[in-house]
Amino acid sequence: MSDSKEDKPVLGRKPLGIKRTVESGQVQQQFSHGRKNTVVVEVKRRRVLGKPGESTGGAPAATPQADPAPTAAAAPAAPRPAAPPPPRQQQPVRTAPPQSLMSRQELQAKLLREAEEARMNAQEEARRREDAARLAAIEAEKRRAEENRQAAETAASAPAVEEAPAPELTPVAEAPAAAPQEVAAQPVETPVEADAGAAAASTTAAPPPPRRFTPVTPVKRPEPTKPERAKKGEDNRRQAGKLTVTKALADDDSARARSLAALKRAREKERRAHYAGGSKTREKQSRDVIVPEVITVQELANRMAEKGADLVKSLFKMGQAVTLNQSIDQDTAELLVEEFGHRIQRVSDADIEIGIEGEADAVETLKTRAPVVTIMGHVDHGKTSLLDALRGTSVVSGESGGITQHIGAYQVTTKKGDVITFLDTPGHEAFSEMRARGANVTDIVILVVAADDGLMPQTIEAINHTKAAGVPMIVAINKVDKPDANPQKVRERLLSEEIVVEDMGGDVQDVEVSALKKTGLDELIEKILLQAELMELTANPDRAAEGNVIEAQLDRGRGAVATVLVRKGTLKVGDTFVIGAESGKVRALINDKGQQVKSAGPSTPVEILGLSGVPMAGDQMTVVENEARAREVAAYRQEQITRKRTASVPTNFENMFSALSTKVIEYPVVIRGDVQGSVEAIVSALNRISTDEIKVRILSSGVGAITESDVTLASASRAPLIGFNVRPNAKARPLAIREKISLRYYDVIYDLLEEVRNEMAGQLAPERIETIVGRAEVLQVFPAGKKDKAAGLLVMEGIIRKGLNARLTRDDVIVSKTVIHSLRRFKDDVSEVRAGMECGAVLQDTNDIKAGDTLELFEVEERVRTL
Ligand SMILES: Nc1nc2c(ncn2[C@@H]2O[C@H](COP(=O)(O)OP(=O)(O)OP(=O)(O)O)[C@@H](O)[C@H]2O)c(=O)[nH]1
Repeated sequence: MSDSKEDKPVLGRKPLGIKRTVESGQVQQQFSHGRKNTVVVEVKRRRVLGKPGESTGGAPAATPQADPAPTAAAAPAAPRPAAPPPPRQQQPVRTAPPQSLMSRQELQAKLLREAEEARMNAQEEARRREDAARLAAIEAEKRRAEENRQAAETAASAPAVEEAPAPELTPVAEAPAAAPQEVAAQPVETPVEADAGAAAASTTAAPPPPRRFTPVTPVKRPEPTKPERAKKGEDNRRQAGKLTVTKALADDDSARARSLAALKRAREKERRAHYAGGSKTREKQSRDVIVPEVITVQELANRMAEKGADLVKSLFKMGQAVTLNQSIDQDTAELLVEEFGHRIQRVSDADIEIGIEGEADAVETLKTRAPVVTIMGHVDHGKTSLLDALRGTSVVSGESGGITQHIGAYQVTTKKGDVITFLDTPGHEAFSEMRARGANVTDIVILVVAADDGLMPQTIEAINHTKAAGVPMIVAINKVDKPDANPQKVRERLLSEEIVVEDMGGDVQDVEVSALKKTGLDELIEKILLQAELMELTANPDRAAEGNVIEAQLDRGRGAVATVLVRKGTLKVGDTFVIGAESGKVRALINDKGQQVKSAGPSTPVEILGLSGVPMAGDQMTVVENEARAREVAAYRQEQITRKRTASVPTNFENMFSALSTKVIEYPVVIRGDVQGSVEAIVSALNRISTDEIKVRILSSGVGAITESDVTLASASRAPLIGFNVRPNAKARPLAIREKISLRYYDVIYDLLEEVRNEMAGQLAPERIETIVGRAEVLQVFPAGKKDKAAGLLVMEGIIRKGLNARLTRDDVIVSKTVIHSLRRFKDDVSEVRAGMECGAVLQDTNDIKAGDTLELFEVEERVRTL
C-alpha cells in the first residue's frame, strides 16, 4: 500500500521504487573540543522503476517518469527557500550511494534532513488545516454545481441535459491551469491550491474524490497528477513529509523515504535529550536532609537521594572505611550532606515525640465535659458499695474476697441527665500506684471514710495523693447507718490531716452517706456537680483524641485490651494511636456497659481493641496521623525502655567487692496476672517484703495465661510460678508437671503476699537470740585429769550453769567461745552456782585459760524467721 502511494509522483517528480536495497555502516563524527559521536547510517539505493510486474502502481508511476523535467524543475524549488544548503549536498549524496560508509557530508545531510523534516511536519500541519478548508470549498462547489444543474434543468428540459456537464468541466480545466502558476509563485501553498482544483475536478468525475485510480484519466496532462499527489498527502502525512525532505537532499534521491533507522535514531535522540534533562534537574536539587544523632550510611544516602556507594566513597576519602550498613554520627553525616550540596537538619531521637500531642485548643472550640470523679479510701470503707449504690448495680458482690483489685471506670447518668465518670480505686495498700494514677487523671476525688472506723493508713495515703495531684476533694462519710458510727469524730480527725470540712469552717465539702441504706447519695451527686461547675470543665471534642490508660490486660479472645479515659478529642473506630510503647488501630470500642460504640468523646472511659501489645496502666494514649508515625514513636519508646532496663550500673571497686561479699538470698519468682494493674501491684508488694537478707527476684512478670516459656524460665531457676487470676495454657500445664514446677494460683492479693512471705522466711536460717545470764572471773587455773585444765571461778553476776555457752575474754578480747563442760563445788559436781560463790569449771575444747580472764555466760534461743 505504502509503496503504491510512494510510487505516485510528487509534484510531478520521479516516483519511488517498490523495493530498495539498504546499505548501512557506521561513521564517526568529530566535533569541537574533541567530542566524537558514532552514527549508524543507512544508504538506500533507488529502486529500478518500471518493472513489468507492478500492476496498479506501475501505470501512474510510468506516467510521471515519462516527463520528469517539468516536475523536477518545480519540485526542488519547493524546499529551497526553507533550506538553502541542499543543492550543495546533492553532489555527495549522488556519489555516495555506491559506498558502504557515508562521508561526513552525508551525515550532515542526514541531520539536515531531520531538521528539514521537522519543518515539514509543521508544513503538513498547515496543509492539514488547508485541506479542511479545501473540503469545505468542495462542499460549496458541489452545492453550487447542483444549483446550476437544477437551474439548467428548469431553463431548458432537453438541451439542458447536454449542457449540464459543461459548467462542471470548466472548473476542472480552469483549476489545473491555475495551479502551475501558483506553484511557481508560492511553492508551499501550491498543493493546497492544487487540492482545491483537484477537488473541484473530482466532484465532477465522482463524489468520493480521494480514490486512487481516478487520476488515471488526467495522467495525460501533467497538471492532474498534482491534485492526485495532494490527495495522497492528505492520506499519509508522513510520506508527504518524506518527499519534501528528499527534495532538500538531492534530485536523484528525491524519491527516497525516511529510513526506519532514521526514525529510530530520532526517537533515541529524543529519549536521550529527555533523560539528560531529567538528570540535570536532579543534580541541581538541593535537599533538606533530616539527620538523627546516629544514622546508617544507607539511610543517609536514601534521605539525600544519592547513591550509597558514592557516600561510602566520600567517607573513604575522609579516611573512614565504613560499609552501607554501618552507622555514622551526626557530625560525619553533616560533612557528607554538605559535600553533596544538601543542607543538614539535625534532629535528636527525642524529637520523634515532638508534636505528638496536638496543639492547645482554642477557647471557642472547648465544650463542657463530664467530670471525672475518683473514689478513694481505706480498704473495706465502702468505696465499691457506694459506687454500686450510685450506679444501681452490684460490682462488689462479684469481686474476689469482696475487695477491689483494679481500677474500674463507669459512667453514671443522674436523674437530671448529668453525666459523671467514676473511677473506683482499690483500697488495699498494695495498690498505691493505682491510687496515685487515679488521682492524676481525675477532676475530683471522693474520699470515702467509714464513720465507724475513722481515718486509716490508706485514707491518709489517699489524702496525700489527692494533695499531690492538686485535685479538689469531697469527703463521703460512709456507713452512717451503723450504730457505732461517729461522723463528727471523722471530721475532727481530718483536721489533723489539714482537711477542714465545711461544717468545721473549711472549704472541703463533706456528705454523710450510707451505701447500704442508699442515703445521702443525691446530696453527694449535687456536691459533685457543684464542684464540677465551679471548675468549668471543658474539652474540645472535635480533634484527635488523647487519653490515659486506666487498666490494660491480655484477653484470650480479644488480644491486648486497654481501658482508656479519653481526656480530649473523640476517639473513633479506625483511629491510629500510640499508647506508651505500643501502637495500633482502633478495631473496636466497648463502653462501660459492655456495648460496642463507634466513638468516645471527652471524659468517656472506653475499652480499646486493636493494640500491638499490653501497655502499662497510666500510659498516655495519643491518636496520630498515620500508622508509620505510630510505629515510629512506639519503636522509639520501646528502645528507651530497653535501654533503661539493660543499662548496667557503672562498675567500681567498691560495688564490685560488695557484690562479692554479699550473702543476700534471692527468692526468684515468675508472675502472671490477668490485668496489668494487678501484676504491677504484686510486683511492687513483693519488692517491698524483701529484706537485707532475702530479696525477691522477679524473673518475669506479665499479663495473660501462663505459657510454656514461663514454665521453662521458672524451671531454669527452680522458681515458683505465680498465677494471679490466670491458669496455664494447654501446653504449659503438662510441661509444668514434667518439670515439677511449683505452680501457685491466687485470686486475692493478700493471700499471695502472705504465702510468699512465709516461704521466703522459711528459706532463712532460724534467728539466734543470745541472752547473757552471768559473768565469772577466773581466779586460778589448776589441772583436771591428765590433759585438761580447770578454772577456779568467782561468779560475779547472775548464774553459771553446766552446759551454758560461754565466752572467755582476756583484756576484753575474746579468747575462745566454749561451753561449760562440768561444774564442781568443793569436789562435788553441781548443776549451777549463783553470784558471789566460788566454783571450779572445766571448759569444753579449750585449755587456754589464765588467771584474770573473764567468762561471759549466755543462753541462745533460736526463733523461726518471719518477714
Ligand atoms: N453497714 C454498712 N455497711 C457497708 C456500707 N457500705 C459498705 N458496707 C460494707 O462494707 C464492706 C466493704 O465494702 P466495699 O464496698 O467492698 O469496700 P471497698 O472500700 O470498696 O473495699 P476495697 O475495694 O476492697 O478497698 C461490704 O461488706 C459492704 O457491705 C454502709 O453504708 N453501711
